[in-house]
Amino acid sequence: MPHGPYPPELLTTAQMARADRLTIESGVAGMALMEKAAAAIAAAATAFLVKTAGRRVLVLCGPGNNGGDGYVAARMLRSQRFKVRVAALVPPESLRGDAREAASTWDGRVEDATSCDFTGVDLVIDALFGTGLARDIDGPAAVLIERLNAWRAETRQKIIAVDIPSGVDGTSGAIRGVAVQADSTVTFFRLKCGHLLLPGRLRCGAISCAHIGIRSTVLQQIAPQTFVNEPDAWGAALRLPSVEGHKYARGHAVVVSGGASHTGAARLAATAALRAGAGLVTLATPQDAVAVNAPALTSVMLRVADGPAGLSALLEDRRKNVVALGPALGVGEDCCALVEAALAPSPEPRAAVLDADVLTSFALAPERLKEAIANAPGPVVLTPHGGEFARLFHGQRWERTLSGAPISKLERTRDAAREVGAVIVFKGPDTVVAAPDGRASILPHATPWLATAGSGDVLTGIVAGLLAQGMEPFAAASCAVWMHAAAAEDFGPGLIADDIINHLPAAWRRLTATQS
Ligand SMILES: NC(=O)C1=CN([C@@H]2O[C@H](COP(=O)(O)OP(=O)(O)OC[C@H]3O[C@@H](n4cnc5c(N)ncnc54)[C@H](O)[C@@H]3O)[C@@H](O)[C@H]2O)[C@@H](O)CC1
Ligand SMILES: Nc1ncnc2c1ncn2[C@@H]1O[C@H](COP(=O)(O)OP(=O)(O)O)[C@@H](O)[C@H]1O
Ligand SMILES: [K+]
Repeated sequence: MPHGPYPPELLTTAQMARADRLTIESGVAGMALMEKAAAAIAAAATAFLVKTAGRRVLVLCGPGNNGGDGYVAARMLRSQRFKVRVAALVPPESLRGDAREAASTWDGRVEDATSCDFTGVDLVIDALFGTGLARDIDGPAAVLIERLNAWRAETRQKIIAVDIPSGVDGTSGAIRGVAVQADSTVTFFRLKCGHLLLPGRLRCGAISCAHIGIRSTVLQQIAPQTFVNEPDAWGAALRLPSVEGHKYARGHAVVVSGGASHTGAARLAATAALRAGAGLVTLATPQDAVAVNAPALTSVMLRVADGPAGLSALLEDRRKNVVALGPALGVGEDCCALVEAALAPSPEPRAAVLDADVLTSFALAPERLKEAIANAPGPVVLTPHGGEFARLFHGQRWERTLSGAPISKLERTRDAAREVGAVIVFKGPDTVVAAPDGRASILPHATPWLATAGSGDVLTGIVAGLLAQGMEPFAAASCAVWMHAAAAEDFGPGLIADDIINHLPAAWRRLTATQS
């Protein structure tokens, strides 16, 4: 699926409405914005129709300005001699404001959308609901959307969504009752969070973003805190090796190994930390696992560290500036005690990455983890998948506010980061990274081949490797998620965790190309 690069900021629907308002207050007519939005839709439709030699377009218009865009696009397409039908959810006379004015520019027939026929149509433009969707869709509009999706599935004809597929909540990505399955979506000014969060992203098809005359200076007032996880969002924080540098200038990461029969996960993390650019990486191993770990390591160093006392002694070397633990460490009190040793106060700053069994071990004592993080000698990054997140933060993935609005993965991650005082990487197809200060990023694309054993361990290592080089923690976590996905994309199908490590150099090449 094509993706980005997109403009860096992601907006909620309320922030987008404010961007429209600020622009209109500054003297730009709402109709001028709508004309440009409609022109972008008409251009996308024309490109599709020319490519497929299609002629017949059906524009479905809703009761607000999204419908307004639809009427204007219909007029533009008809002027290019396409055969255009318009079908509306409400009569044009009942529209208000810009939508009413837009509808008045269409002098053709307006059918009743709830009974319209899709036979013979080459392309449908979905202008039913956009960012003004305020509640679940039900009744005749829901039946229409279900009929539309069934028509698409049966005929394999295409749907272009205006701004966002109708029924997808632009802020949360939730489906409000029912939602259009689009093949492509043309949005305006900036993507909304719901374009990238699941399940919304899966309804959008290929997303493009059109400029419609809203100036980016309005963002100074809106101050968005959510970003597309692409190099534009964090590239400035990257630390590349310098000509006069040496390995200690790139940090020394420690990764803690599990016992003799559980060592592979930590080795994956340790090797990934090196590939991510840490100058040195030491695997801290219990005595009973030395014989397994030693023959399996080359560039990663090995030191014995038994239990919390052993780890504390190892970390007395102040050059060791990151510690990562969790992968295959074993769940229980021993694990909690190791974490407390790793996060114990120290005269020198030291960052930590906590993953997997660590997150499960603290599920019954989140306050204890919070306290250890509060006293830690540096930033802490937690990397839960959905199950670990739910256990540690006792949350369901989709909950609603009292008014019925869905609470998104984005908000849940942001709340958890604030609550626990750490950067949180909430993994999955739409990985969200959030910092305690409210900044957040959403990964726009990732191959599902990443869902393979050990993949998360590799991610933990990449985060550790970037932190070792002194990268700011929110940027390091976001960059790690991006590199992990970029390496996987470079490898392609058949991916296993080791391949992600081996393809990190390709991710670095892509990254340094974007930097120059
Ligand atoms: N001037 C502007 O503000 C611009 C707006 N634009 C377009 O306008 C859209 C936003 O317009 P609106 O704020 O009017 O919102 P929408 O057109 O998305 O929908 C709002 C209308 O739908 C109704 N509604 C909401 N949820 C419903 C549900 N579940 N079932 C039935 N009816 C429901 C509301 O009562 C309202 O009448 C954007 O998505 C974009 O397409 C663009 O033309 C750019 C300029
Ligand atoms: N469907 C998916 N599409 C893209 N990435 C995914 C998908 N499912 C999981 N991932 C990614 O794969 C990695 C899996 O991590 P994790 O669940 O910890 O696996 P493991 O414990 O086996 O290492 C995470 O980075 C996650 O974001
Ligand atoms: K729409």
